[in-house]
Amino acid sequence: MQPSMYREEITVGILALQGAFVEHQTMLQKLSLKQRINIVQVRTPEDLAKCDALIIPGGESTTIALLARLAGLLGLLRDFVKAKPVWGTCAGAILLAQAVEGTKKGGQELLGGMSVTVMRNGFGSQVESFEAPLEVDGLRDSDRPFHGVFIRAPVVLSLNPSPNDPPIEVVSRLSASLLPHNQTAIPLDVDDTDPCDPRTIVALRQRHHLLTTFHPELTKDDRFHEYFIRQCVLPSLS
Ligand SMILES: NC(=O)CC[C@H](N)C(=O)O
Repeated sequence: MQPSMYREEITVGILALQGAFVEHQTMLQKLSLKQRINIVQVRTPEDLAKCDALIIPGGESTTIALLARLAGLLGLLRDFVKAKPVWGTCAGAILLAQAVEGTKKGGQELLGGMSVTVMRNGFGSQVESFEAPLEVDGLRDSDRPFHGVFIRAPVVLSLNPSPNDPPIEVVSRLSASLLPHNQTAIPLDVDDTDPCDPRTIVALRQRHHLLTTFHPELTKDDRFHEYFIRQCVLPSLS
């Protein structure tokens, strides 16, 4: 394979079984990068085989897992995660986690790939969905906060990399100090001044995998999509 700097085209798949996949596609189409981005809506093993990288959208993680099994994709997605960059947003983030809490009896099928434990709906139910400005390390124009949209979002409970796992980089945390004056608290009973509390983490990267508990595709800001391509996808192609 050619080194990334010589790749003129990259093919990014978006798992298109359920959830906000069209919004991710719209965002990728807006990016202006040197490389041309081919976008594939992934519904079959043949679709997945074309992809250099994959985005798993928000939606309902249990439904996405069930539909992936029915489509004969579950095992192939697990293999894909072991080999290529994947970004999970919200429900997609849950699927990328190694372990999940807060599922009903019988549990939930995951893809794994990131050494984290998350709690489904950890911020509460639909009515407790919220928006918050975020400081994000490594984004273009990073002085400008990113608008985080949290819809029945998962909470990161712990980071559990074993010694042989790639290190985890925290990309963004919730911070009450960034909230507008009329929104006094983040809807989570944590001390956001404790820099080590994993429950304030809302974006993290582990080698070429990216996890965001919020929805960058529901904004007009393409900086996270650019971040995924630049920080996760292009380095994996070299
Ligand atoms: N906005 C979302 O993706 C919500 C995720 C949903 N709570 C789940 O468990 O899958």
